[in-house]
Amino acid sequence: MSDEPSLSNTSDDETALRAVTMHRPRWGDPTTPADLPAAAAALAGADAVADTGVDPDAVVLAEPAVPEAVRTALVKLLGASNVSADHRDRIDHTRGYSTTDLLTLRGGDGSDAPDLVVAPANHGDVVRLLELCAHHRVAVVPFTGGTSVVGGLTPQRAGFAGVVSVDLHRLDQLVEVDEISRTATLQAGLRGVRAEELLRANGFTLGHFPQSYAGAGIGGYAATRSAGQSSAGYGRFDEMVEHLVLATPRGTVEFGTAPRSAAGPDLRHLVLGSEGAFGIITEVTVRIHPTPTRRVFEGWGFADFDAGAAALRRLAQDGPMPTVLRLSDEVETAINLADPDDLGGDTGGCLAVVGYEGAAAEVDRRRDATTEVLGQAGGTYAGTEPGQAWRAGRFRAPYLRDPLLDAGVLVETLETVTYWSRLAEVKAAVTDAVTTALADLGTEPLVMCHISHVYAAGASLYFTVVCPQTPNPIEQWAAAKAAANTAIRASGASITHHHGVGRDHRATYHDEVGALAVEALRAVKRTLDPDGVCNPGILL
Ligand SMILES: Cc1cc2nc3c(=O)[nH]c(=O)nc-3n(C[C@H](O)[C@H](O)[C@H](O)COP(=O)(O)OP(=O)(O)OC[C@H]3O[C@@H](n4cnc5c(N)ncnc54)[C@H](O)[C@@H]3O)c2cc1C
Repeated sequence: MSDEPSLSNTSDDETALRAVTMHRPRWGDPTTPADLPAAAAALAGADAVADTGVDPDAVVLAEPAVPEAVRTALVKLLGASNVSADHRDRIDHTRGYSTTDLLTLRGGDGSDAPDLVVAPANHGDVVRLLELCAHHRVAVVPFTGGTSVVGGLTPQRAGFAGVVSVDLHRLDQLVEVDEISRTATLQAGLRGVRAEELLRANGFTLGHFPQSYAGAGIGGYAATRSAGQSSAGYGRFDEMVEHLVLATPRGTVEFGTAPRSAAGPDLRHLVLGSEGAFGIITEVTVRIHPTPTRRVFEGWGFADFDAGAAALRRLAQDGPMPTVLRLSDEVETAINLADPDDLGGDTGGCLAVVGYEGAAAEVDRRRDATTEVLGQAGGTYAGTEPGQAWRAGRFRAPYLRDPLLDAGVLVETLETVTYWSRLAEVKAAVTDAVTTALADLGTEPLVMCHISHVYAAGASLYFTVVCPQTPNPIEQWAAAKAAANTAIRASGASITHHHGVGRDHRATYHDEVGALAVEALRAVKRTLDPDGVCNPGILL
C-alpha cells in the first residue's frame, strides 16, 4: 500500500460518540444540528416553501386514556417519577423516525402518542407491568432507542383501554463479561453507544454500528434483527446473540443454553425480530471481540455497479472478508449526501468503502489478501481518504434529513435483500418503480443505491430517494413506497433486510411468508400474550 493506514481515534468516530437524548421530530443531539448544504437547496424545486413544522410543544394530545386504577398501580409498582403523562415525554415516544413519522408530527398530528410513558427498573418490574396491562387490556409498546423506521412504535389503539410506552432506559447495566467465552450479558435498555463504552472499559467491542448508533439500543437491535455497518466482520446483531430473556404477560422465558444445540428448533429466532409482539426482551447475551488495535478504512473505485458488485461477491464467497464492505452505485457515488461539501462532486464510476479492524498483524494480512482480490476484480485503489471521510461522516448523515425536510425536500430510504443472481434485476425494478411513481406526481427523484451487507449467497440493497415535496408529502411517499414494495415482491426479494416489519411492512410481510406461517406466529402470540396487549398491530 502506498499510503500509511491510520489507526483512527478521531473525535468523530464511533469511539468518541456519546449517547444523546433525542427530541422528536428532529434527529440526534439538539445542540449540533446540520446546516442545509448549499447544493442541496436546489433539490427542493423552485416553488418550495421553507417550513420547520408545528412546534412539538404546541401539538395537541388527547387526555391520557389509561384507566386510573392502572395508573395508580403503575405508580405503586414503579414510583411516581417513573410514570409520566408529561406532554414532552409523550411526544418523544410518539411513533419512530421514518420520514412519514416525522412529517406527521411536524404536521401537528399527535394522535399516536402513548397515554403514559413508564420506566421499569428491572426484569421483575417488566413482568409485573405486563401482567397488569394484560389484566386491564392496556396495549404495551416496548421502547429502547425509539428509532424504528417501520411504524414499530405505532400500535393499534382500537380495542384497548389505553397505550403505555415502556421506556427501558433504566435497564442499563453491563451484567457480566465472560472473558473466556468472549460473551457479554447486557440489559436491553442499554443504548448502543453506552454498551460500547462499557465493553471498551473491559477491553472489548460488540462491533455493532448501525447508522442510528447515536440513538438505538440493545433491546431494539434484538427485536428488529438490526444490521450494523461492520456486518461483514462482526455479523448482524441476530448472529451475535447467544441468550435472551423475554418478559411476557405470562411470565419469563429464556432462550439459548449453548453456542450450538440440536435440542429442537433454535427458539432464539422466535424472539429475534419479534418487535415486541411476544413480550419485552430485558437481557441479551452477545458475542464480543477484543478492542481493535488497528483500524483502516479505504476507498476502491470500480468502472460501474456491476463490476463492483462482482468484486464484493468474490470476497463474500471466497474470502477474505474485510470488517466493512459497501459499494455505492453511480448516482450515490456522484451525490455524496454523507459529505455535504462534496455534494454534486462527480468522480465517475462507483466507490466502494472497505474497512478493516482487529489486531494489527491480522488486519495487515487480511488487507493484503483483500487488496489482491479487489485488484484482480478490476478495482482501483483510491487511498484511505475516501474511507476515512465515510467513517468520519457516517453518523452525521442522519442529521441532514431535518434541514432537507425544512427546505421542502422529500428524503427517505428503503431496503431489501436478495440473491446475487437477482441483484441487478431487483435494483433496476425498485429504482424504476420509485422513479415512475414520483415522476407521475411531477416530482422526478434522484434514486441512489448501495450494497452494505454481503453474504455468500446475496446482498442487501439500500435505496435513498430525494425529490421536491408535493403539497402532501406523506401521500407522495406512500405512493413511492407502495410501488417499491410491489417491485420488491414481484422480483422475489424480501421486504426488509434489517429495518424490520413494524406496521408499515406487515401486509407485505404476511404475503412474503404466507398465511400458514402467519397463523403459526399468531399461535405463539396467543400462548405468550393471550390478551394481545404486546405491541398490537406490529408484525402480526
Ligand atoms: C437515521 C436512521 C438510521 C438507521 N440505520 C440503521 C442501520 O444502519 N441498521 C439497522 O439495522 N437499522 C437502522 N435503522 C433502524 C433502527 O435504528 C433499527 O431498527 C434499530 O435496531 C432500532 O433500535 P431502537 O433501540 O431504536 O428500537 P426501538 O425503535 O425502540 O424499537 C424498535 C422495535 O422493537 C420493539 N422493541 C424495542 N425494544 C424492545 C425490547 N426490549 N423487547 C421487545 N421489543 C422491543 C419496539 O416496540 C419496536 O417495534 C435506522 C434508523 C434511522 C432513523
